[in-house]
Amino acid sequence: MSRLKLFYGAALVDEAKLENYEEVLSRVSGDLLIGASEGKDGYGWVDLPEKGHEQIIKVAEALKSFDSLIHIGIGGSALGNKMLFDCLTHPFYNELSREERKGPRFYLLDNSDPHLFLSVLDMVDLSRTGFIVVSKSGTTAETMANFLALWEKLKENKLPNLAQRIVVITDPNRGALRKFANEIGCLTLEVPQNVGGRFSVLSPVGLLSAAVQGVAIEELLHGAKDMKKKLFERNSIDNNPAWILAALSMEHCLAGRNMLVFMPYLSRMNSFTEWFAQLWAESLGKDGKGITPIRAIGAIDQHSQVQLYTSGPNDKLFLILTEEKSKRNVFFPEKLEEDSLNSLSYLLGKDMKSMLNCEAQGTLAALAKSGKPVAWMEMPNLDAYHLGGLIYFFEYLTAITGGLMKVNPFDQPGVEQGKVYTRALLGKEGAETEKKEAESYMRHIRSLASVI
Ligand SMILES: O=P(O)(O)OC[C@H]1O[C@](O)(CO)[C@@H](O)[C@@H]1O
Repeated sequence: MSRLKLFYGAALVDEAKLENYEEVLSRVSGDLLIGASEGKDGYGWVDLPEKGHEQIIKVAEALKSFDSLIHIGIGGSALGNKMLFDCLTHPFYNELSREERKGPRFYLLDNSDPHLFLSVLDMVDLSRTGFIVVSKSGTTAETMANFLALWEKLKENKLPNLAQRIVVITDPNRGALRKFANEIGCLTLEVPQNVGGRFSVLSPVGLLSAAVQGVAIEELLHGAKDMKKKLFERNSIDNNPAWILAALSMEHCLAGRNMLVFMPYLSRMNSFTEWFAQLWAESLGKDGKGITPIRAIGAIDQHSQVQLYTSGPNDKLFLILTEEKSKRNVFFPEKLEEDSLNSLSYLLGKDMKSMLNCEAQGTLAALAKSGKPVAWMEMPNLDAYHLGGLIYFFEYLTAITGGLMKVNPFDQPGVEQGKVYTRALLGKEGAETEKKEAESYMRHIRSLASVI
């Protein structure tokens, strides 16, 4: 069973205040199930753990024989892929031998940056490379730009059977990518229509590249399914940690702490914090409201940001996450022969995992001592099963926090505006008014200058 523990004794909120949220949380949580059963836009992620993954496994098999795999996407069409890759494969995966790796080398084109594009091309033999192109809308400029440039390269290289090298994941009915896939007859998978990009990691969007890398995607889904069951069954603030965290976030936000520092003590979770940042920011930041996600990794940021966190303004809520047991651990010697190292005797007989968890406790204690609110989470270990549970937990937490904040957690009008301006500036037909508007803002910013 997926098990996550939340401790909130140092979160500096009156328990009675948290209980006030129970009624609305119960309604908001129930609405998620109703929305999903009615197929409402944005609610489809709720049922993703129960969707079959056989088709994904089949398509993954077709990609496994390539030497390299390039995944093209951005935002929700790439951050989850990076997160699964970093959490569940070897940190130096691409450098392992083919026998040690379970799939092709993996490269991500998640920005329209020519340096990144050309550097990835430097690393692969195009004739032995497979491609996954993901865009729910099939219109995102960055993704389409990478795709277009790559497609041209493939044609330039006169490679045979182009359609067999590429898999498209997009909306079932709309967008340029769907039309393109139909035209060339390549393999496709669907982004379910009522699942938004940032909630799509447990759909083909996130699962295909993971399956190619040999990740046990059935375990991810199993963990998510078990977590889902518990989250929707536990209808009281006392026994549902997601409800507590949502209420804590809301209470601190109302008290002016509208920033959430999420600090896992695991290097492998760096990309998880990036994935979470999109989920939290894009879902909750609207109508003048929002809680800014701040990414931190322990113990690295202990030596970078914690000075600010303990001694700076009291304007943040902290969430520390630790893993109880690590599959791999390093043990320090019992005794030392070198007198010069005597000052390190506190490490003797210990192991690196307990040391890391002591560091997390040290940060908690320092924050608590300086009067900052901290919540503490523990997960058993970062394997596919528990990661699936954790992903579902944070998706659910985000959705119910949106409910508490009275915002729609499933749209992103602010991002759409930027996309519209970008396309207009690039000369899209019919977007002349938007082009003028964007240009006038640029003129305005350039009206005052300082150059060195
Ligand atoms: O999958 P698409 O449609 O290319 O969108 C990519 C990303 O762009 C956004 O719409 C805005 O950045 C995100 O919500 C989404 O994850």
